Amino acid sequence: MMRTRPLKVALLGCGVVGSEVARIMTTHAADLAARIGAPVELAGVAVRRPGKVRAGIAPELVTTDATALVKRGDIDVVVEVIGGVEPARTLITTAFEHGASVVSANKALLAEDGAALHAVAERHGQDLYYEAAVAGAIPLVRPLRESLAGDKVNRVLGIVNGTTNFILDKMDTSGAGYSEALDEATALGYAEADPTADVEGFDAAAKAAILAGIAFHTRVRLDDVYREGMTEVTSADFASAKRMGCTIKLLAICERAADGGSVTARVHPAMIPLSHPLASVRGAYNAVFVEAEAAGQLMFYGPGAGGSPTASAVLGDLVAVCRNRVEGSTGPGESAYTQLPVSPMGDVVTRYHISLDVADKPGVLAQVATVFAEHGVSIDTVRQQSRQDGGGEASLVVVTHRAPDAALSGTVEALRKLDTVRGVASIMRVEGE
Ligand SMILES: NC(=O)C1=CN([C@@H]2O[C@H](COP(=O)(O)OP(=O)(O)OC[C@H]3O[C@@H](n4cnc5c(N)ncnc54)[C@H](OP(=O)(O)O)[C@@H]3O)[C@@H](O)[C@H]2O)C=CC1
Ligand SMILES: N[C@@H](CC=O)C(=O)O
Repeated sequence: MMRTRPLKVALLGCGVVGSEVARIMTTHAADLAARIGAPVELAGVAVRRPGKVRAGIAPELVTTDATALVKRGDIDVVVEVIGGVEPARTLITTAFEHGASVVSANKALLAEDGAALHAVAERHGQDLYYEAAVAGAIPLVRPLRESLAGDKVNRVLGIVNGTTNFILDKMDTSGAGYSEALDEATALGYAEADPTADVEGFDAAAKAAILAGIAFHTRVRLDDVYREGMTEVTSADFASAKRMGCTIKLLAICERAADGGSVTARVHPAMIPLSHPLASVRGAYNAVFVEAEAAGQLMFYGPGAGGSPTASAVLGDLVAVCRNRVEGSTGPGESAYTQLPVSPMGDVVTRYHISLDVADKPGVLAQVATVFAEHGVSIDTVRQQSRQDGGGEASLVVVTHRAPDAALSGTVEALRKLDTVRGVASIMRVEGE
């Protein structure tokens, strides 16, 4: 039976995502009410610039006082789509204290302070849902938290940042420049308010921390995630990748150690074979592989950024939280977490593609090979090409077998000290084989 008192929603932020949340709440009001068992009403919208024209939003709902809005006492659910750590953290905490549940898309905050926020929510008997924080429209948080709660997830591997995938895809397929592609991604609403978060890998690292935490039932914070951005990827790297039958993607990889006693989480650009399903993930799409003991391999795929796809995930959470409210319950809280240690990047074992500028003279190849051998890094293939500019230099590309990252770092450090090695042009991990 439909209850008549509407559930009141406070929307914090009305930008790329928030404006779409408001639009869908209005246009799909009847459907949402039917699914929830009660009407939902937009009770207030907090923004920074009150004078901005916002289509479909009654001006009297708009306020710059987000704190007063979450403290009103009649708000059932706060939807936080402001972004950033503060004031979002304080506003969410205040919302719980004043009897509201929260839906958030804020991965930066959840990766930094998710555990503390969950504790406050539970203390006040409220829900905290955040499906939109990872991989846009793709249902991933709930499948990991709920559907796979009885299985043992060992690995999560994927493309979780739409902006960087859009840029890398453009660089690969149309030869577009980095800045031009970033401007386009920003105009399309994919990039963060500060796109450094995307291109330097902070956004993907925050998502990796969230994914590793829920997949392995442990606490992983942003600082635990090894991170490299994609700003140094060049057209020469793409050309090298092509020669190997690969492309380049910014990957998030979370793994449970074989003995189950620790986990790793990392974000970096990597070469992956063109035959791998992640290689054909185009534009701002995301895709995530989950490997679980009983389920085997699962793949989640879909739009990873943009107002409308992200709003879909927010609305899904809003319906779930409102249903809980109508039933007088809360959703599943945090499962009992163990604290598994997070191993350093040096322990990660993978393959590497190293591109060196070397002197083109006898014995250089042997010297380089000796350095690899001394560090216990086994070479798979070597390709040398003399430069045609008469400078007596050659380009040497070494692809290794699997080796610990620490051994590779030691190798590169030693290579840099060789007189015959003029420079290390690039180091790229090779994944997904
Ligand atoms: N864009 C995307 O594709 C995705 C975004 N997200 C996440 O969703 C959240 C929102 O992103 P997005 O919509 O792109 O961001 P925008 O920058 O487009 O929107 C931010 C909104 O928050 C408002 N705002 C900022 N600071 C305050 C404040 N102190 N008080 C009140 N309002 C404030 C802004 O007001 P005003 O309009 O006046 O400037 C704006 O309406 C972020 O956490 C982001 O990481 C998650 C998945 C995908
Ligand atoms: N900036 C993010 C938005 C979604 O999380 C991205 O590009 O993926």
